[in-house]
Amino acid sequence: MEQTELMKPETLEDLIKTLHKLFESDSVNVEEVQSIMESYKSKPHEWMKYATFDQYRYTRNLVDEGNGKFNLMILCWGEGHGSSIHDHTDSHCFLKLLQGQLKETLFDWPDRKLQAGMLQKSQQVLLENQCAYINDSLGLHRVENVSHTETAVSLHLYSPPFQTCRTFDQRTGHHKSAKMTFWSKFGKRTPYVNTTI
Ligand SMILES: N[C@@H](CS(=O)O)C(=O)O
Ligand SMILES: [Fe+2]
Repeated sequence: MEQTELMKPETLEDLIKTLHKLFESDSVNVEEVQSIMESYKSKPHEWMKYATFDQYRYTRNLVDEGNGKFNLMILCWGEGHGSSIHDHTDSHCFLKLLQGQLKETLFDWPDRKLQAGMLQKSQQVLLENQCAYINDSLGLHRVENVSHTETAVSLHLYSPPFQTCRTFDQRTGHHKSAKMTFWSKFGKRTPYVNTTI
């Protein structure tokens, strides 16, 4: 695949410009996007305005709509907050740590016929500035801020953008559809109720 010469983004704004270039074409070079996202060194003052927390659940805060090609958002995780086991609706999902740490647990898709519980297949702790990647062919995941004393902030890129996903019950493997909404958009609190997964 053709590789464009790209400079290390110094600011979040630079990173967004670079991402716009990378997603101009219809094919996504996963390694390239991952390494560009990793090379941006998080500077809290650049993303602070998007980082709003809720007491009960992690929040999703839209940063950029990527010309319709991707959604870039900042997720804010309070102490002990985590997501359900979920898929990514056939999109690419990049997840970069801006602050703190997150534990990512991978699961295989449950077997419809077996109707059994879901076993975790691997686990990793993501550290500040690291960028992980997942899509439905790699499996499902759950993401958690296991810290009782530190919050965590992560930058997520989804391409193409999606508004619903499936969440899974670990014990039964059953799934349901979940609508995903934004706690804020472009730094402004959205008026409707937050539903995270
Ligand atoms: N995919 C989840 C966050 S995470 O647990 O990867 C979401 O967009 O809300
Ligand atoms: Fe996810």
